Amino acid sequence: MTSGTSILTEPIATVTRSRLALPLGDPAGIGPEVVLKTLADPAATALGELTVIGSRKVLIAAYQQLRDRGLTAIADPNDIDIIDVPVTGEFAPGEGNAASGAASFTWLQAAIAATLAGRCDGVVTAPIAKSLWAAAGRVYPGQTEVLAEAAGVEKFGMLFAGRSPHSGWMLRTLLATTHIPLRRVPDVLTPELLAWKLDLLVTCLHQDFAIDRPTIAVSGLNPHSGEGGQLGTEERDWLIPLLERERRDRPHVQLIGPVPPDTLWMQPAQAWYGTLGSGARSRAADAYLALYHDQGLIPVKLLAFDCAANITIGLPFVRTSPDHGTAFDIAGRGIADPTSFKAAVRIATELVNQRRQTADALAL
Ligand SMILES: NC(=O)c1ccc[n+]([C@@H]2O[C@H](COP(=O)([O-])OP(=O)(O)OC[C@H]3O[C@@H](n4cnc5c(N)ncnc54)[C@H](O)[C@@H]3O)[C@@H](O)[C@H]2O)c1
Ligand SMILES: N[C@H](C(=O)O)[C@H](O)COP(=O)(O)O
Repeated sequence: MTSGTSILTEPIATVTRSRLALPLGDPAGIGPEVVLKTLADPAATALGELTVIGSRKVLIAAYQQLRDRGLTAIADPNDIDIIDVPVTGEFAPGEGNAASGAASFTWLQAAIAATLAGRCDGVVTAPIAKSLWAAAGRVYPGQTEVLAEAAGVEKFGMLFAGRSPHSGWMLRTLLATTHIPLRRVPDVLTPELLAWKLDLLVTCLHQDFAIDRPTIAVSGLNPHSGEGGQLGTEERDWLIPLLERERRDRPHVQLIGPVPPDTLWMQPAQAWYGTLGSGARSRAADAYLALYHDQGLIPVKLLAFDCAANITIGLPFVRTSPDHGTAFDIAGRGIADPTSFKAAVRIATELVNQRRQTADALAL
């Protein structure tokens, strides 16, 4: 996407309208606002049948609050497609509670049910608050795990993808580990885990992005990737041997790494801003494998906070979400940026179309 064009109007190869379920997320967060702003954008509604999963009553209240603040570029809940799932509790913007957490969980479940029943091709989830799920007795690390459990899959991944408005280059970053305390990362990171995350990533690049001979850069864990064992031994003990095995087993994949974490993101940043020089080293990777949540998300959100989306890979259906959360600190003020949610809708549409093309090609 070149700068200046909308994130939604960049041409997609062939777009057949996708049918996407949009659960509202936590009603006290910015989910209702970014959904109403997205549904007011003709470039978004042109992408597919967008069905909100939530309470019409809650949405009307959010709409009225935003109108009272002078907002006009928001969809009227009476004019949109919605699967009305009434919930109990009163919700004030920015004041999430167990009731708002419970509501967001109920709406996610309804969106999954509609998708598993074949009514929708995929789900674009508005943000929830993990702590309020816990307050509501819903003990899951996040929406990803609920989706995977409902889909009956045990191997899934959190891939962040965003297309640069400066150069059109797409940053793709998979997290090997996600919502666990930092102190647990070295214990959870095993050769077995990394091998299947890598397998998911290669499959996703082929199936969802038509990249059959990908270049994947893998981050080290320790400073300077362990400096030969002097600054940590995970790279020497198992990560380097694992990558060497993977290179033998996957000749069609160029595996780079373990790259020192502090320098890994220089090339993607240059690719993002279109300042990569010419020459062999100037080709940024098709995907980056970060070993833990913030190792990957600090650069993703630094570069692409307003336009990246979170893709759950490994599911039998498409699921994306914006890269941001409930933003309770600004909820109800009408200043939430819907671009990441629009990017999530856009990327979900691209993935639905790509998977249809892949399925059609296999059926021939
Ligand atoms: N996709 C998701 O469901 C998701 C993602 C991240 C965090 N969360 C959850 O959201 C809650 C709050 O998390 P957080 O505060 O760490 O992150 P956050 O993304 O909600 O907010 C971080 C900062 O960015 C701002 N911000 C976020 N989205 C914005 C937008 N669209 N427009 C303008 N400003 C925006 C917020 O105002 C805040 O200052 C937590 O409970 C967390 O678990 C959910
Ligand atoms: N890790 C994501 C982020 O920080 O943006 C987000 O929390 C995803 O969580 P879900 O599994 O609830 O989508």
